[in-house]
Amino acid sequence: MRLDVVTIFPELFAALDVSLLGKARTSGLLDVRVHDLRDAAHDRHRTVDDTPYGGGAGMVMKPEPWGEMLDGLLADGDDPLVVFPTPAGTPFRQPVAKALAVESRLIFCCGRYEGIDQRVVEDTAARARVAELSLGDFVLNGGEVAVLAIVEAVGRLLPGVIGNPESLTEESHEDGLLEYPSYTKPAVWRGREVPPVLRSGDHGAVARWRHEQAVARTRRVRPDLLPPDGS
Ligand SMILES: Nc1ncccc1[N+](=O)[O-]
Repeated sequence: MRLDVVTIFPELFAALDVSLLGKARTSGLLDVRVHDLRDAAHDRHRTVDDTPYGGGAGMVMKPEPWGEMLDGLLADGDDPLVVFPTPAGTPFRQPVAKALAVESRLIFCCGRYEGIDQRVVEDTAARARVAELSLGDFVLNGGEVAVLAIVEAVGRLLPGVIGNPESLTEESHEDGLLEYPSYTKPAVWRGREVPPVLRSGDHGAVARWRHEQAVARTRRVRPDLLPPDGS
């Protein structure tokens, strides 16, 4: 998968060089290219934002640098999905991560919280598939941290990135439930014993216990995830 990231803070994406995603890059599973938006801002100060029409606080990102940058990125003739992280977007959840993981190319456009001139989204949507995605109802100063989260959530789903694909199936939100509690050695720690069923060797009993724990945790922490009949 090819990932293009457009940002005014390219140094923030050095984080993608470490851990699993770093290995995915060196093994060629992920081709990550970070582009500095200021390379498409040609005035003396490489200006990328300006005051908002209609007044108000903060700055809005100018359309021209984005237009030039995206013209270049979209010229390759393939069919990338262009992602704009924004608090005003569709909630980014595990099903969306899975959908993005089957794309051959993603282009991430990191804007400031005050936003990118809306005409950039419209101009891009006229020639490419666009997704405006939100990580949640909170406010970041820009899209970069959101893109790091999305890239990690998507990248780890790519075949070969995670050592044991089994571990992808036993996770929170994978089966619509929060994941069951996990334990490892020692069997007793500060007087707290690992639930005996987990040391029984009875795989059926372990599976039942884990499902019961997942349903109980979901009911306690995220009842909104449970189907109406609470099964
Ligand atoms: N929450 C956000 N705040 C600013 C930019 C992007 C955001 N998001 O969730 O994708």
